Amino acid sequence: MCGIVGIVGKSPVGQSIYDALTVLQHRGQDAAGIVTISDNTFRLRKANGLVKDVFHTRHMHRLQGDIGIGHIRYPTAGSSSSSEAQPFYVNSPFGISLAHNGNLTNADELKDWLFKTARRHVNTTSDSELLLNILGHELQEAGGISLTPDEIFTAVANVHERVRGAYATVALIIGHGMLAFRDPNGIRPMVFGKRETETGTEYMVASESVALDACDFEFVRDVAPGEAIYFSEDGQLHSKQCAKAPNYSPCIFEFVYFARPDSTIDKMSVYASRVEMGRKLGQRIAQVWDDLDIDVVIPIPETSNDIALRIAQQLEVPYRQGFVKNRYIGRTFIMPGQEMRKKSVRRKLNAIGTEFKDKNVLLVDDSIVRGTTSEQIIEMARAAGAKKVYFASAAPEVRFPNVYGIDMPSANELIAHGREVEDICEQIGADKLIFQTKDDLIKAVGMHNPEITQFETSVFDGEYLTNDIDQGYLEKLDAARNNEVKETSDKNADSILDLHNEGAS
Ligand SMILES: O=P(O)(O)OC[C@H]1O[C@H](OP(=O)(O)OP(=O)(O)O)[C@H](O)[C@@H]1O
Ligand SMILES: NC(=O)CC[C@H](N)C(=O)O
Ligand SMILES: [Mg+2]
Repeated sequence: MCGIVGIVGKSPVGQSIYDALTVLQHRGQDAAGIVTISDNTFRLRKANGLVKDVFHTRHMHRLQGDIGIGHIRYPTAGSSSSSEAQPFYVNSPFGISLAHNGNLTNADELKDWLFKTARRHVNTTSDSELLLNILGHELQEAGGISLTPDEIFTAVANVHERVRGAYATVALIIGHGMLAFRDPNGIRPMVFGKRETETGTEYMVASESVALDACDFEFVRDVAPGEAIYFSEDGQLHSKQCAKAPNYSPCIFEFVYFARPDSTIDKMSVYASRVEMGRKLGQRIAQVWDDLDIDVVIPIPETSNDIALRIAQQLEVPYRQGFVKNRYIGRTFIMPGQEMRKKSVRRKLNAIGTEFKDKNVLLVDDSIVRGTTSEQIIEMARAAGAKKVYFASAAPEVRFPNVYGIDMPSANELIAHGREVEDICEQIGADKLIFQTKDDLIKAVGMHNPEITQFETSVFDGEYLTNDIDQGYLEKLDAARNNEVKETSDKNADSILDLHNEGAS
C-alpha cells in the first residue's frame, strides 16, 4: 500500500507535502518522493528510505512552488530500486508527474501496447510508470496545447478503458494543474479537502483523511470510484465521473490493517470499524469456546490494540498490554523481505513477563498473513510463562494472493492457504485459534456506511472483481514475485539503470 498526496496552494507547499507524507508513513516504508513546480520547472527529490531520511533541509529548500505531489512507497510491482521510487515524470505531451497507490493487473499488456502502438518507452519495471504513460498518451489524443477540463476528463475516461486493477492517482500537468482520479471500483482510498487562506482556497488530495488533519485542511469528501477531480493552477476545481460503470468496492484490508485508526475512508471510521470487529469477535469467542478459561486479553501491538480492548470488554476479562513495542522499528508486514520481517518481530516486540506468568492468555491480532508474527509471539508468550496461549484474528483466514496493491503475491507463502483452522493453529503453536468470519468483518466495517454494499475481499475468498485474474495470472505473479525471487532481485536492485535523479546522493 502506498500513500499519495497532492496540494494546489497559494503559497509554497513543500513543507505541507512533507508533513502529509510523514503521517502516511504507515502505508509504505521503502521509498519517498516529492515533486513541486516552480518557474514552470519540476523539482524532484525521491529516494529509498523513510520520509525523515529522504528529505534533508537542502532538498526542502529546492522543493519550491505552490503546487506539488508526494508519494511513499511499498512496492507491489517491479523492483524496490530507487529508480522506481515515485513520483514518475514524462515529458510528452506536457511535463507530467504522477504518483500512484495500487497495482495494475494488465501491466504486461499495457507495456506491449505502449511500445508497439503508442510508441512510448518505459524505462523501469514499475506499473506506475506505465500508468503515467497511458495518461500521457490519452492526454495527447484528447487535447491540444490549451487542455480544457473536458479534454482531461476524456483522457481519464480512456485511461479507465485501458487500465485494469487498482489505482488511486495524483498527477501534475505542467502549465495546467493537478489531476486526481480513482479506479472505477474505488479499491484504494482517496479523499480531498480544502484550506481557506487570505489569498484564496487551497486544495489537497490524499490517501487518508489523517493527512488532511495534519496539514490543517478541512475534509470535503472522498473522491468517488471512477471520478476525476482537476484543480487548475489558478485554483478552479472541476470534477466528473469518468467511468462507464463505477462499482464502489473499497479494499476491506485497509480497515483491518493498512489505514491509521484516526482516518475515515469512504465515510467509514477505521477506528470504529476495528472496535466493532472486536465486539463481533468477542461475541463469537464466547459462543464457540463455551469452556472459556481466559485470564487476560493481550493485543499484539500496534494495529490490534483497539480490537483487543473491545474483545476484553465483551468477554469481561482484563485487558493488559503484555507486549512493549519498540517505537523505533517500523511495521513488520510491509518490510521488503521475509528474513527482515522475521528478525524484526523480536526487535520490535518484547513481553512483560508478569503479564503472562501462570496465566491463560488470549492474544489478539488484526490478521494472520504469513504467520511471521503469530508464531514468534506465541513462543514469546510461552517463554514468559503463559499456561495456555489462545489466539484470535480479527480478519478471516487470508488464503489468496492480492493483486490490488498489497504485496501478497504468492499463495504458498500465506499460512492459511490450503490449511484449515486446526492446521494453522498447530503451525503457529497456539492452544486454540479463532478467526472472524468474512460476514462479520464486512458487517463490522459496512455498518458505518450503508451506501457501500460491496468490499474488495479477494484475499479471503479469491474473488477478483476486475474479472481478469485467472490461475495463469496468479502463477505468473508467484513466479515473478515470490520471496526467493524478490530477495535476489532486491540485492541487484541498485544496479538497475537509473535516470539522473537530482540530489540522489
Ligand atoms: O502474519 P504476518 O505475516 O506476520 O502479518 C500479520 C501481522 O503484520 C502486521 O503487523 P505489523 O508489524 O506490520 O504492524 P503493526 O505494528 O501496525 O501491527 C499485522 O498487524 C499483524 O500483526
Ligand atoms: N503499494 C502500492 O500502492 C504500490 C504502487 C506501485 N504498484 C508500486 O509498486 O510502486
Ligand atoms: Mg501487527
